[in-house]
Amino acid sequence: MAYNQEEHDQEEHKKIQYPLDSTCYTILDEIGKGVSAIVYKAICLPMNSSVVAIKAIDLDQSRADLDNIRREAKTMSLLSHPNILKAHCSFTVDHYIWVIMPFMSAGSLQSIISSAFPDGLSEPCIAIVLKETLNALAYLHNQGHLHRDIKSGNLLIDSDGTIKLADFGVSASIYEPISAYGSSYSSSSSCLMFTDVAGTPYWMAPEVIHSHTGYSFKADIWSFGITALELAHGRPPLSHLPPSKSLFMKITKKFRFSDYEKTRNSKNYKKFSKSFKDMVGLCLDQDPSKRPSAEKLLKHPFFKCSNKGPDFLVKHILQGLPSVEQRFRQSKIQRQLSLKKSDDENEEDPVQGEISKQRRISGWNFNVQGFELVPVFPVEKDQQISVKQENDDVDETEIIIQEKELGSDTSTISSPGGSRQSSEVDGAIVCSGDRKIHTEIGGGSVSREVMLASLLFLKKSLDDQRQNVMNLISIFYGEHHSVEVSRKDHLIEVIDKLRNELENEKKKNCALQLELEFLKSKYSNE
Ligand SMILES: Nc1ncnc2c1ncn2[C@@H]1O[C@H](COP(=O)(O)OP(=O)(O)OP(=O)(O)O)[C@@H](O)[C@H]1O
Repeated sequence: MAYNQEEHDQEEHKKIQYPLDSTCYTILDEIGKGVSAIVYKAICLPMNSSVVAIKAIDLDQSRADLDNIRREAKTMSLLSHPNILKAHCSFTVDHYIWVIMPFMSAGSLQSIISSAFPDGLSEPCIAIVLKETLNALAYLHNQGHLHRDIKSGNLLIDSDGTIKLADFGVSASIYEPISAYGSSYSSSSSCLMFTDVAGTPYWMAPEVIHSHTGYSFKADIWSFGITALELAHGRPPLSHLPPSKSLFMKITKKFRFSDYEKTRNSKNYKKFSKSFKDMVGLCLDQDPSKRPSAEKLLKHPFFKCSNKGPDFLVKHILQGLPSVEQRFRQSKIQRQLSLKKSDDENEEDPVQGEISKQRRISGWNFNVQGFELVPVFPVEKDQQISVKQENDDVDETEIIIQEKELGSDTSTISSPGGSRQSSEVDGAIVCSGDRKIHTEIGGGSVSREVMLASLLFLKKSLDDQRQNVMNLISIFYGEHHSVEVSRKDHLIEVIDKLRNELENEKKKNCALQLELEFLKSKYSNE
């Protein structure tokens, strides 16, 4: 049946207003956990106890950025499409924002894959899921919106096989005033471009990571391509590497479908149709202008040949699948078990724990769960991951990511067979206990883009930490009324202090940039 926007809008209009009062809802179960929110299954008592999902966003957590939450609520309220999850309403409850949403009884595709299809879905199922997602994306882009976080964790599926795109926390509109994003987008000759880093690393387009030229709708198409691979293989490409390294590879090397296939070990090797590979290849073009639009992609043979509908998903994915709440419980137990296991390993070897405390930090990992940078300690033994790449005009290019013995921490990407792609990265950000930051150069030229990407993430982490400290100070200060200085004055004092600290950090970053420039020119002259 063809989709009629007008009919859909009328239906939406008729919808009843859900109560804006938390006592009208009874929470039944926890069904998911995101970066800054917990998702519950609940019933709405005045609505004949109809089942809803409640996303409770903790405002006390630093990353629960109120602007993003407002943006998510606003975006959702303005959009209306059968493949986009629209919230019923949202309101504050203590220090939480509750977003009341339709309950999508099978949860996200990510939660389904991780619990029941670790090696990915079959191609006909992928085609249906992706086609529905593209419908949502085409609509979204036509309305002037970028989603900016397309991944299987944000694709929800209902008991009848309906797919809906959710989570507009980092979405952006080209029609909103510039102030809505700080100064994070700019106007180029052809279209509006965003320049802030948003999304989840493995799914991020290269131009989002090193965004001096900015990015636009085609960044969503890249993430869509990565999502296609995630659905096909059970995880996104490069997820065997720490996220920071996956970023490095993306900005220093071209990535193609064939590269990903070669990294798979033969046991899990899956064959895919030519049209699927071609479709993914188009989405993953390094040049955003060469990627097709969502509308154009819908006409690709991979989607044109697919005549199956949501019923097919019910039969091949949902039948026999444990409920979303059961799956969440299982994954929680698994997480606890693996945490306990790593604790036990540390207890067995107390010396080891002590050593890692004293070891210096060799770099940073971008933690997807915590959305923050975490320090990396140099590895004890040689660790080598090789990814073979096929090249059009050069025989073969080998990328080696190598972490050497303690004390000689380097990340090297070399290409012995290919001169065309021979950029070499050989540097690490080192952070010692006294928070001094300096660069270590291990005999190669430094890629400015790699350093810039690291610095951008480092800056984000510092901003988050600053927010954290401010929250903590206000919490603790609130409990000590005996102190004479007024709360307001104290906060002003703290803000000034933090502002100074931030200025200092900025200066350090500038000094670091200068040092890099100097070393870069020095080594390139040599
Ligand atoms: N409306 C809903 N109906 C049913 N399950 C849902 C709903 N919304 C979210 N979930 C479940 O809760 C999980 C967490 O959702 P949430 O949007 O908070 O985080 P996420 O998208 O997985 O992570 P991130 O915070 O990185 O965006 C989802 O993976 C999904 O299984």
